[in-house]
Amino acid sequence: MIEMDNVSKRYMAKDKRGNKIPVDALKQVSLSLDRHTSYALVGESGSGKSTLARMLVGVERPTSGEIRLDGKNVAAMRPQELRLKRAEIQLVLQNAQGALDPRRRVYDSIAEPIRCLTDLNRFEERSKVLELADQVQLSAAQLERLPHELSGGQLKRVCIARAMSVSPKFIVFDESVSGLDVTVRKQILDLILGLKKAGLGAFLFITHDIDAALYMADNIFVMKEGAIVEHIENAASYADFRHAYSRLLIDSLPPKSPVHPIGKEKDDREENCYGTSDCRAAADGPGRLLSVRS
Ligand SMILES: Nc1ncnc2c1ncn2[C@@H]1O[C@H](COP(=O)(O)OP(=O)(O)OP(=O)(O)O)[C@@H](O)[C@H]1O
Repeated sequence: MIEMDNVSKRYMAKDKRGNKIPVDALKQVSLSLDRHTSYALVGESGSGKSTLARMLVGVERPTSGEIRLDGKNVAAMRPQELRLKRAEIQLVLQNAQGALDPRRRVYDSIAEPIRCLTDLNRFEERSKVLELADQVQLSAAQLERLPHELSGGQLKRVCIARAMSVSPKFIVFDESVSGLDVTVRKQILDLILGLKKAGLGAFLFITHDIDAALYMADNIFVMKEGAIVEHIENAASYADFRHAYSRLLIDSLPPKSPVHPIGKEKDDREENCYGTSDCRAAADGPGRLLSVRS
């Protein structure tokens, strides 16, 4: 169980004149995430989603409030205990290219957490990396390449394999499909859902895309200006969003664009569409297409 109790984060930024001004990126956020459930966090750009992700994985500390892992305050943990607990929560970042060392083979990027955080020998490490590559559908040849030799979707797969390499109990995906074209994005979302079915621990999927949130998780948090304004359990369609801000997000979804023509056969739609706002086939709302998930 991961708990945030009244967590706030204040950054000091500079205004145009160079004067320091406080930015309250998180405002008294309280939530609990159990390790068997999938969650999504949705909110506009600048609402504090990435800040929350960084707090959860321990990259940054809160200004006030408490973060507890399995009931224990992380601020009171000894370094060794914290290191082990932290390995249980992994972060997959938005910028896959930036998250990987450009001079390091993909194989080594995936193996690095294994080397740092486990006692596996080189033989066991190799078999683990190959198993992970198989799970995320990367070939043995792709493991030998450098990051710049892979596509955006393949790089995301590398980052997911790297996060899974230490068998975490919880993965935070921060805007992990942004910047991908619609087909590749759907493939990555389905990969994550497939991994979840196959035993990946729970995850928090962070996105500004309400349709992706609905597709990925039943438990959805909506964030506005650093605060969680709504938590929906068993979310199935737009109708489940009640808060005025959530309604505003839904009302401001872009008009449907023709990713594929209306009236295409169901099977085609299932392959290429996750019921997003950018798909005409989803014109009757994501609820219908959510059946694809189940
Ligand atoms: N290191 C920092 N120093 C100063 N301000 C920061 C820092 N990091 C984030 N902020 C500010 O905190 C607020 C929340 O930023 P954050 O990146 O968490 O939002 P976000 O919802 O993830 O946005 P996006 O969807 O665009 O990634 C923003 O106003 C941002 O400018």
